[in-house]
Amino acid sequence: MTGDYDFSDGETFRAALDRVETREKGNCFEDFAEGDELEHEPGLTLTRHASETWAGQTLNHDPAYWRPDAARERGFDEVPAHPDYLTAAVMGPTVEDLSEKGGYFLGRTNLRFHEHGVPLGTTLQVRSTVDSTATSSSRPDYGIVTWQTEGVDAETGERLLSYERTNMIPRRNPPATDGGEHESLDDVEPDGGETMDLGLPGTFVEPEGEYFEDFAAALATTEDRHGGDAAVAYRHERGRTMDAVTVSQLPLMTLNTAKQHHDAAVMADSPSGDLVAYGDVTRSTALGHARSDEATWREVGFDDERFHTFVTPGDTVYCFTHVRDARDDGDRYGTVEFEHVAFNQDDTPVYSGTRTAQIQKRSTTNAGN
Ligand SMILES: CC(C)(COP(=O)(O)OP(=O)(O)OC[C@H]1O[C@@H](n2cnc3c(N)ncnc32)[C@H](O)[C@@H]1OP(=O)(O)O)[C@@H](O)C(=O)NCCC(=O)NCCSC(=O)C[C@H](O)C(=O)O
Repeated sequence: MTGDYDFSDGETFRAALDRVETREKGNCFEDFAEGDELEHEPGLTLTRHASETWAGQTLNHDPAYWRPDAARERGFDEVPAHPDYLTAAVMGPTVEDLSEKGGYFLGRTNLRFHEHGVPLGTTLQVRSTVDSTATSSSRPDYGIVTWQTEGVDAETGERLLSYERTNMIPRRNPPATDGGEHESLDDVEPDGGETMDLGLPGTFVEPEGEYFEDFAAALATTEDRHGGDAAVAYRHERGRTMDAVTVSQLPLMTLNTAKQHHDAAVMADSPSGDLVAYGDVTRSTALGHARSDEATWREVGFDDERFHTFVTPGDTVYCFTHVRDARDDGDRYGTVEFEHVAFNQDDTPVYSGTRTAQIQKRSTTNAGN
């Protein structure tokens, strides 16, 4: 006879819960082997609602991503998906297969937009290849896995976005350790920040405006007036405090099921002690602050992205920008290479990465008339 149990009785229920197996989600480090190819089944259709919610909540308030006239002015045939939403929409469907087990997103590089202006309504097909796997020498409970991921237009097969991502992934059977310093992430205090004043230049220069010419002129000043002992670097005023929308809603809207962002009970017993903001939300928020001080034309790509420490609900994300290079290579825009550092209310860096973007020229906009 089966079924004669009272699972609504607390004691009976807890005893049963202790004995049943958990039907697990996600993969452990041992499940990945170099060269494995994974097709991320769900795919995702880019929606106006999600794109606007992502852009609105991360302070990426660029009307080219919601107003048809502003989109046309930017050279798009129709309103496209916001590039940060597109990035998260390519990563979201990978999470169940790659990182749902609770692996921390360590970094990403070689992120490239192959098509500019991906229309809303496009259905993405997403696939990854395991690039490398290694056990972590400092944390034996974890492995480090790098994947190559690409998002393509499911209808045309056109490649839209690709990148290389690295996560720390829990091992199913960690070796017995000698109780060393970093046995598990649980032993680690969040990074307290670094002293960043060593080797700094004598002067920091700020661009006078938001156009390509302003960035190029500021870089020229570092040579002409300061003999090279200067850098173009500044902080942006805006901040954004992480709340339920940014921490949980935005990742879930892109199918990102990593428990760090929505399972507070599990996370209470983790190194952060709390939910953790999705890396792409932290980064996009900082980029929103940076873009509010520039006349962005298009995004080209990102490299050397690193997530240094956790961002938890209540933390505020700010941004610091260092301008590294400016090339006059277009009629309406020039290409600028930025280094952005997202930091929290304690001035601790939480993300850093380089970004290549096309920045509008004053001479070809109304502002120049
Ligand atoms: C995770 C951390 C606590 C690690 O701290 P720390 O020990 O200080 O870091 P290390 O720099 O020593 O790195 C540990 C090992 O990892 C390797 N590593 C680090 N970065 C890379 C990289 N980009 N590429 C390759 N390998 C990398 C180091 O070489 C070390 O290796 P080993 O010596 O063999 O052990 C800390 O970094 C931290 O707290 N980071 C923040 C993480 C975070 O908050 N990420 C964003 C939120 S989580 C998320 O978004 C999940 C997402 O949804 C998803 O699904 O991926």
